[in-house]
Amino acid sequence: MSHSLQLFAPPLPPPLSSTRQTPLHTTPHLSLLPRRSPHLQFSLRASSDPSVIVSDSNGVAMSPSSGTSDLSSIEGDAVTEAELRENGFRSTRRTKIVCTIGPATCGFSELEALAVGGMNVARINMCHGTREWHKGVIDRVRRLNHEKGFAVAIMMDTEGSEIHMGDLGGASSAKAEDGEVWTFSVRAFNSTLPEHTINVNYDGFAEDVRVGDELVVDGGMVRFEVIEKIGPDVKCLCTDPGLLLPRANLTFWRNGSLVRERNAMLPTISSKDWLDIDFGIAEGVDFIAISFVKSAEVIKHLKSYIAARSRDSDISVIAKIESTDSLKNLEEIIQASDGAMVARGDLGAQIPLEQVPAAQQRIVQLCRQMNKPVIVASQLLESMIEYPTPTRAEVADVSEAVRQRADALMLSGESAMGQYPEKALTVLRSVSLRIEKWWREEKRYEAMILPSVGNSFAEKISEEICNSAAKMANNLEVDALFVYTKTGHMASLLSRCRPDCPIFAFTATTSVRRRLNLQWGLIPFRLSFSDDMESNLNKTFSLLKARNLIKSGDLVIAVSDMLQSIQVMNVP
Ligand SMILES: Nc1ncnc2c1ncn2[C@@H]1O[C@H](COP(=O)(O)OP(=O)(O)OP(=O)(O)O)[C@@H](O)[C@H]1O
Ligand SMILES: CC(=O)C(=O)O
Ligand SMILES: [K+]
Ligand SMILES: [Mg+2]
Repeated sequence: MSHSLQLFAPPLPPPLSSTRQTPLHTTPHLSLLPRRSPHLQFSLRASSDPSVIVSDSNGVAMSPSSGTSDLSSIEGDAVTEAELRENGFRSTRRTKIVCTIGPATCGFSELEALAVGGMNVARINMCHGTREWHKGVIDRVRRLNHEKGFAVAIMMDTEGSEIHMGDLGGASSAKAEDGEVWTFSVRAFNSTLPEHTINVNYDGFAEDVRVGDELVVDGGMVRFEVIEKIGPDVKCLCTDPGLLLPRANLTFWRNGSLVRERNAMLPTISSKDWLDIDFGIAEGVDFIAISFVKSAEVIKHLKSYIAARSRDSDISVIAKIESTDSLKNLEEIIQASDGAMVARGDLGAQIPLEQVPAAQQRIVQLCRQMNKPVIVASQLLESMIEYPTPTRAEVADVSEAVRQRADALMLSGESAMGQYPEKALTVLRSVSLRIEKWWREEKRYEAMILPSVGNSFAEKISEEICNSAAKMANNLEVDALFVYTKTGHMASLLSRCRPDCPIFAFTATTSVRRRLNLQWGLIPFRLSFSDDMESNLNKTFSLLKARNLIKSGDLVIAVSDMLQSIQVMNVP
């Protein structure tokens, strides 16, 4: 059975043979459609359709009739496929998971355990470790994808030029006790650090601080008061004891306000960051996340740099919202970016903590309205760095981010250096699944007005098609939405609607497929397809049926960016 709603360019197609097809005739200036055969009704052919081009695992096109490779010519994610087979469409996880990779998880088997546990994106933080170390991680993730059928994407996060402490002379931490006097210095120490001494990376530090300022480590983990300045050394009295970690972030406060002197003029992208970005481009990472973004300009600058450097310019730029400036310029920053991260760690050091939840909600909503993926990050399961179970409050925090329907949740220290990375991942996965199911079943999601984001008329039509298809999918309770998309844009438009059913996104390029992995509800597959939707659908059905991912009778709605149509059909 196939029902099809099509927006056709004039001249109108001849009547279709199937009475169940009802082309929607639209205004004559609608000329989006390359004129195609109007035969869209459905029939599954036994033989493979030669108009569908498939490719081998290296992306080399080959004939679909070349033996059994045909049935393996669709590439999906091994973990999602297993989930689909086990639980059916409806209960696949919609919220994506980003894991920061550090010493606890950088080995091949640890990375594999995270991939099996549902990691969609691996994040490497250039604040820590060497480029060689990060290259090792990238190579292992790529090998994992290649050998084991995962589609884990890689996100590189820049250091940015915030003020932070040095390396603690190799120690993993240092304890600052109440009443102790510590020296914060911009001096370069050749040998070991003197006792109770901390290096600061910002040359202007000793000049900018004043006696009486409050020095806050990592957003409040430890606090000091500046008591004396001696040349490059700043003597500070510990007022709130705690653990100092290597390269911890530093802010200083005067009369209750964050001090923004020359440090506010630090470049968002430092010279070291540019080298890291070159490294990321050369390694072909999927996302570059920019720390401490202040304005849209820097994002535009980086995007044009990437476009000039990388052949396909297919690296997405994620703006990290973690400063007062980024909140001030939020809309234009998100508009310029390919996605955003609510980086609550540093954000909570720059605005009062009680303002962080409202900021999170605003950023998540705005991103969805502007059709940009959004990640909620930091301290989601902080206690699991040390303990095998989360606190109830942490579970409530994760639930809230899922309820807000953020695209993705992120683990930081929990997966980078914690004792229970896999357990933390399991908590994110199971809480996401449970909350998604609960809210879906109770239909508790508040509707969101989705403003038009398209610039051209053709883009606006794509948007309307996706909005309508998602609505139909909910009303008809279909099993899955299918989208055939070259750039991934149409898939993201469907994801933005947060429909009740999962979205199978078919795309021809491996990099687009990996990037779609960050977006809510998308199950990306790599499949080379033609402009002929009928043969695409035939092909997809037979490939997915052969892999037990769908079965006859499942109800599916399909859209594509080649053909402006919505088709409703049962899998034959
Ligand atoms: N590549 C790494 N090598 C060593 N330790 C790491 C690495 N990546 C992360 N870590 C550890 O995990 C912790 C949490 O990681 P996370 O990426 O959140 O860093 P962060 O220092 O808090 O900075 P950011 O604000 O950029 O997130 C770090 O403080 C560090 O101790
Ligand atoms: C993730 C990050 O950079 C932060 O929370 O500060
Ligand atoms: K960073
Ligand atoms: Mg940060």
